[in-house]
Formats: sequence, C-alpha cells, structure tokens
Amino acid sequence: MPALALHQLRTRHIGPVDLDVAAGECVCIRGASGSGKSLLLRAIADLDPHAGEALLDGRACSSMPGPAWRRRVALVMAEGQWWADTVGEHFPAGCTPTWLDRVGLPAGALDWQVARCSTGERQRLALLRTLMQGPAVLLLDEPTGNLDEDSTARVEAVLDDYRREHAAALLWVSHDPRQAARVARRRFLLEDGKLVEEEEGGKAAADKGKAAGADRPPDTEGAAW
Ligand SMILES: Nc1ncnc2c1ncn2[C@@H]1O[C@H](COP(=O)(O)OP(=O)(O)OP(=O)(O)O)[C@@H](O)[C@H]1O
Repeated sequence: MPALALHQLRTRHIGPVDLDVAAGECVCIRGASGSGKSLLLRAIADLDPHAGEALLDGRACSSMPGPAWRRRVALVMAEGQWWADTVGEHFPAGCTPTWLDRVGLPAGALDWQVARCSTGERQRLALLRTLMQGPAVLLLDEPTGNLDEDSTARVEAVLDDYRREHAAALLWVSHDPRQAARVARRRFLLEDGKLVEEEEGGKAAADKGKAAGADRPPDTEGAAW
C-alpha cells in the first residue's frame, strides 16, 4: 500500500491527478511558473478546496480533521509561517544543536528574533520545525529555493536522511532538473494541469496514464542516523 495516494484529485486549474508515493520514496514535480505546483501541494495538504481524494496509508483525508491530517502530511512552504517574536517559540519540543548544525545554523539560532532572519534562514528553520513533528509525508515546495549551494547540499542530505530514517514519502517541487535527478528516481512535469512522467534524460513519457509507484521497492537502504 502506498504511503500517499491521490485518486482523481482536482483543484483550481489542476487534475485529475492520480499518483502513488511509496513509504521511503521521493517523487519530484517540476513545471513552469504558474503551472499549479503549489496549488497541487496545498490541495493535498487539505488547505484548498478540492475534489477527489488523498489517502495516507489507505486512510482518506476526508475522514480526518484538517490539523490531524497536516501533522502527518506536512506542507513545507518556502519560508513557513511565523506567529511569535523568537525562533525558539516555534519549537515547542525544542531542536537539538545537531539538527541546527546539519542545516548550517548555529545552536543560538533558537534565540534569534524571527524578524532578523534572512529568507534562507527562515526556510531552513521552517523545514526543521516540520521535521521535529515527525510527519509521514513531506510536501516540499521548493525547499532550497532561497539557498546557496552549500545550504542546498545540507538540506538535501537532511531530507534524504529523514526519508530513510522515517520511511517517509516525499513529494518535492523543484525548478532545478539537476536537483530533481539527484533526489528522485521518479520525476514528473506538471503540464496543462496533468502530471506527465519524465523518462531518464528528462523527456516526458508518452504514457500519461496513472503515475503509480507502489510496485517499486522503497529506497530505504543505509539509514545514516
Ligand atoms: N488564490 C488564488 N486565486 C486565484 N488564482 C490563484 C490563486 N492561487 C494561485 N492562483 C493561480 O494559479 C496558478 C498556479 O499557481 P501556483 O502558485 O500553484 O504556481 P506554481 O506552479 O507553484 O508557480 P511557481 O513555480 O512560480 O511557484 C497561477 O496562475 C496563480 O496565479
């Protein structure tokens, strides 16, 4: 059974989308600006109205309260949302220096005022905040969009470790085809509201049918922590 399953999902401009993401798998979605990648992730997170169904381990989103769904199927937006003055107030369970170091931030970052954080710092902190909740599915909206090369490599490594350690399903939106090739074996283009699977080398597959990956073994070897 796939960790995340989308059945005929439709939202504004998008769909129907059918997609399975196995536990421990990372699937990448690219597409032109305005093609609807963020809309699709927001619909899966049950933040926008949609038709069709998203399921987590066979359990329908529509059978769960929205906040409970989003704790398990977490959307990580570019810079996250911030409601208190200091970074640490957004980490009720804390965050170890190890985690902060792994994304290139000092231990003292929890004491920072949110207002002083750069966009790249907010992006990494928002990601850590989500990982601390231990979601089963990560919906990643350009998670390295504001980062330099070194920070991008760090975030890719942290997400890869999280995927392996938690057998998490990752749906990763990226504009960078090289990043897509690094992080995901199955990659899709969002075109005219439909997901089209890319073949090796980046060419879109002729088969625009169901994008199912449940028959593939999850890539969970070699957990690093
Ligand atoms: N609340 C809204 N009301 C009306 N149109 C919207 C709304 N939100 C998004 N759109 C439109 O839907 C389309 C898809 O937007 P979306 O943000 O999903 O694109 P995207 O593929 O993520 O783009 P980018 O790569 O630039 O981030 C855009 O044309 C956008 O203007």
